[in-house]
Parts: sequence; structure tokens; C-alpha cells
Amino acid sequence: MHPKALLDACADLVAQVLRFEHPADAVVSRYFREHRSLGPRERATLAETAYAVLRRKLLFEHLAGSGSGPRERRLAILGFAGPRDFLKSALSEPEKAWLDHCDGIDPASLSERHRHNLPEWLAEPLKAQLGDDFWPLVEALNEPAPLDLRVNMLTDKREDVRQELKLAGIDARPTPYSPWGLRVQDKPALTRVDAFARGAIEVQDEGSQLLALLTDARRGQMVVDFCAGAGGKTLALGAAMRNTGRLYAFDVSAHRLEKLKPRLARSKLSNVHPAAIAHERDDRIKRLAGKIDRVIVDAPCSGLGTLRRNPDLKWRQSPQSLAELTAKQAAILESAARLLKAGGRIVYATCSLLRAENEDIAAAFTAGHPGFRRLQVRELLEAAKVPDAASLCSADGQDLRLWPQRHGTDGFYAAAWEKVQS
Ligand SMILES: C[S@@+](CC[C@H](N)C(=O)[O-])C[C@H]1O[C@@H](n2cnc3c(N)ncnc32)[C@H](O)[C@@H]1O
Repeated sequence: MHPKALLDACADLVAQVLRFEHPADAVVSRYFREHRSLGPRERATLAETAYAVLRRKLLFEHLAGSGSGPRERRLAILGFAGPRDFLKSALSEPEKAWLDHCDGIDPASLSERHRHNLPEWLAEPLKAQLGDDFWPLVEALNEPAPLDLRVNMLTDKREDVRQELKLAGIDARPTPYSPWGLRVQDKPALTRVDAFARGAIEVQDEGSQLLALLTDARRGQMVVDFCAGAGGKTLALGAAMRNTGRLYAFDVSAHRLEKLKPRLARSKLSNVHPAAIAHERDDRIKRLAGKIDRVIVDAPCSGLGTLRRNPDLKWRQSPQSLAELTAKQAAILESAARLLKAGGRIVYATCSLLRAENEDIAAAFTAGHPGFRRLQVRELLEAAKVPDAASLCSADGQDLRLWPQRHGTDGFYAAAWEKVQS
């Protein structure tokens, strides 16, 4: 494609994602469907340019205050994810001069908001929470996320799969913490790999794998994945149960549960029972009250721990949407806890970075439920033989706290309780 045409296409896509009517990945996929002739390299440039603009939106909007031409074009020039000389061959002389001027700006001279590119309602609590670690987080959120795989331990061994992938030309290393994980360099087309087709691997962030490990679902148990979605954790739990017992995969979204079906078929699991529920107080939940050994609540959340992959989330959330989410999270945890039998374990987890969705929800649950004993996540991870467990937890060892800048995973939180009385 001619550089000018590619830059025009980038500006077009940038305009579409910045409307924030739909998640950025859906907008990009739709754009590719509507422009089938685009090659793989052009697609990569388009997607990465749109994501670069979403990541550095505040800075780029500030810089785009100067220059000329349509605003989206200026933003696409600033975020263009391709060689500089290729880009410059698409620019007019004034645009080249403007880009050189922007390139020459000393980052240290920029205001804080133009350096962190976060909305204030998000930057403020993160600064308060992280102190000196705030800026490393900002850097980490601008890095691409690695591609992690979970090996299906029901059917395969991690090292065998690693060797198999190597023969297929894919370099994978064991993940540092999850005993089930492999981290892959680059972004290979996995669907063409036999290990994927036969269900030996699934794409799953290492942090997500640790949440399933923490749940410690065992052979023959009754287990509920309360917010199963497309079943990432369900599949990990089912394999940990060695395809025995009964694993309910609930979600209010039948559409998301539908996406679990092909994954389930590949996984060889037959102990999983997906069911759409109307809401967290559905009759199905009431019928199972007091009968369940393990519950995981992978709660609907702001998703801000996944900003490396979904940078649009910081612009699509607001203090108001956050308040709605925290009320929902508390209600779901409350209902899910009723499922447990005495001695059972419940894990509450999110992929949010914010205390409001994490520690605050867990503290309120503990305070309101004397029949539940808070478990030390560090001890649970150690029991699951996760290396360096203390480094994955809050200072007191109580909660799981995964951060992109510290652990290379998405941001995750988890707390766990045991039911001590019926
Ligand atoms: C973080 S996602 C789950 C991701 C999934 N566990 C996985 O590993 O792929 C949260 C899910 O909660 C579901 N959800 C929202 N409200 C719910 C409710 N009241 N009861 C159960 N699930 C709910 C959403 O539909 C969404 O699929």
C-alpha cells in the first residue's frame, strides 16, 4: 500500500476508535472485515497506530494543538507505528517540519498528565497507592503485553508442549510463577498449531492462571465459576479437577458462555456445566446454596489491569461507571458466598488496579461475614508450589496483587475466604 493511503487509513481508524462507541478491539476487527484486501503488515501498522493514540491520547492531543490538517490525521502521524522514513514519504513539507518539532520536545518539559496519559480520576488513586512505583506502572502500561499460554494439564505436560511448539517454530518459555504457563515471543498464528487445535493450549495471561491455582479446585469437588464469561478460568479449573466432580460455569451473558463451547470441546473436559443466570440471585444459585466446595468470583470490573491490551478502557470508564461496578461486585460476592458449604473456599478476583474494586470490597465482605475466615493468599500460593509467592502478594501476605511493572502480568487482585460455619 502506498504510504499516503496507509496514513489516510490510519487516520480513518483513529477517528473511529476515538468515538468510543465500541471497544477498540471490536472497532479494529470491524475495520479489517470491511477492508479485506489489507495485508498482515498493513493491519499491524493500523492496529498499533490506533493503540498508540489511545495509550498517549493526552500527549498527542496536546501536540496536535499545533500543526495543520485534520486532527485525526495529526494524531495518526504522532502514533504512526511504522518506519519514520516511510511515514515521512506520506507527509507534506509543513507536516514534516511539525513532526520534527514534536520529536524535538524534551519529555521532561511536559506536564505530568501529558507524561502519564491517564484521566485524573485514575491517576490520583494510583499515585496514592503506588508512590514511587507509579511511573514504572505508567511505563509498563505502554509496553505490549506478552502472549501467555496455559497448558492443559489434563492431556499434556508443559515441557512436552514447549518442545512441540519449538518444532513448529514457536519459541516459548515457562512462565515464572504459574506451573501451567508458557510465554511466547511475538504473536504466532496459534490457531494453525496442532497443540491448539487439539486443546493442549489455551491463551491465558499468567495472572489469570494464578487465580485458578488459588481456587485449588480438586478431584470430585462441586465447584462454581460464578462469572465464567468465555471460560478462561473454567477450563483451568476443570483440568485441575482432572475432569471429575462437577463444575458449574455461570454467567449472566449467554453470548459470552456461548464462546466457551468450542473451547470446552477442544479441552476434552466433560465435567463442566455452563448455565446462563438471570442475575446473581437466580433460583439456580439458591438451589445450590450450602453445597459447593470452591467458588471463584472473577467479578465484572473496570478491567484497568489490562490497559496494556485495552488502552481504550481508561477513556471508556468514569467515576460513575466505577461506582456502579463496585455495587455490583459487592452484590455478586454476597450471593456467591451463599453457595459454600462449611470448609469451602471462595476466591474474589478482579483485573482492576483500584482499591475500590479490590481491597475495599474484600474488607467490607470480611466485616459483614463473621462466618467466613479470611485466608492468607501467600500461604495458599505456597501450598500450590508457586515460586516466590510472597512477591506476588500485598506486604501482609493477605491478598494477591499482580502488577504489570512488577510481575509482567496484567494487573490482578484476589482475596480468599473459608467458610467456617453453616
Ligand atoms: C471478568 S469477566 C469474566 C472472565 C472469565 N472468568 C474468564 O476467565 O474468561 C466478568 C464476567 O462477569 C459477568 N457478570 C456480570 N454480572 C454478573 C452477575 N450478576 N452474575 C454473574 N456473572 C456476571 C460478565 O458477563 C462477564 O462475563
